[in-house]
Amino acid sequence: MAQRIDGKAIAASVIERVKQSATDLENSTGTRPGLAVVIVGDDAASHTYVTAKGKRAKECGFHSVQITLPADTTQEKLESVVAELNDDNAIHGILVQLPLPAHLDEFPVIQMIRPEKDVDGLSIVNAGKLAVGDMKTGLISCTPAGAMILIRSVLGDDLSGKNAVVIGRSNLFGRPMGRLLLMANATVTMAHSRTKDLAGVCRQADILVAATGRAEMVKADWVKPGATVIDVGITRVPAPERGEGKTRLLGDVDFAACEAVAGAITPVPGGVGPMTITMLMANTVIAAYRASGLEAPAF
Ligand SMILES: Nc1nc2c(c(=O)[nH]1)N[C@@H](CN(C=O)c1ccc(C(=O)N[C@@H](CCC(=O)O)C(=O)O)cc1)CN2
Repeated sequence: MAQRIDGKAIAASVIERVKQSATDLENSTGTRPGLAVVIVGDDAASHTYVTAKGKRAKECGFHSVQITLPADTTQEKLESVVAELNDDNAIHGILVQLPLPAHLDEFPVIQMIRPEKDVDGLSIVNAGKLAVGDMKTGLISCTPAGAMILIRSVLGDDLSGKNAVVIGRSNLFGRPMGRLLLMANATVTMAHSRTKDLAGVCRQADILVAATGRAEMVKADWVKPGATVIDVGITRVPAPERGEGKTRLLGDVDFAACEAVAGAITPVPGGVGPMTITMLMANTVIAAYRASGLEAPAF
């Protein structure tokens, strides 16, 4: 049976280091890390995540701001909110919760966030810095940064000689994940919906990272015995067995089947998910250190 990678416990230990770094910064410079989260519209899941981000930021001792805009907000209004936050010296990190309502174009909004405040690591500048391996001045997208910490907790820092397969090529996850694995010396294959013989490609992986958005797509015969399996999926499905109207979360990996084959595996919930908000806190503290002219801590 595979080792279950406990994302909650690992996230808790990173949060302790974030708290300590925030305290040290405030004691030495008087600067409190400031995080602003902008949410547009009424999507229930997005509101849950944004509330959790605000709560976590306060626990870490940050100055925390939430800006909630109505679903019919114009592109111009959203961009003017980001422009104001760019100029606010008390704010070191700006995040626009995704997805945005369909009438809004996320691309220009993300690009106008100052790169040094782009704690989601989604701007072209930060994606480019990661692409060329600049870890000193860039900010890395939170979910892949968190997934990398989970992988390191099992396999260590150097992934030389390991084959890694990432399924999914989104800017939010797949692409930065591939770059992080490459920087750790893994041999990386980026797989996606057009990949031929996806199951066969996955079976070559010592590290299999699934971000397909399709519940339980990865089956036991896709997994190389002993592989480290990282599940980034979260699909909410009805769970009438838990009571009327109840739901449960499924990952992109058929956990029950794959657990018997893998060497280590993340559960859903409680695997990669808790690392996302944790790494947002880490990026905010990093941004605040850099804004104060100090070398940022590593997480
Ligand atoms: N601007 C951004 N938008 C979105 C991001 C992001 O990183 N930046 N990621 C996701 C949503 N997300 C944070 O925003 C997020 C998703 C999941 C979790 C999490 O803790 N999941 C738990 C389960 C939680 C539950 O019960 O629903 C887990 O997997 O254990 C945190 C944050 C899309 N948008």
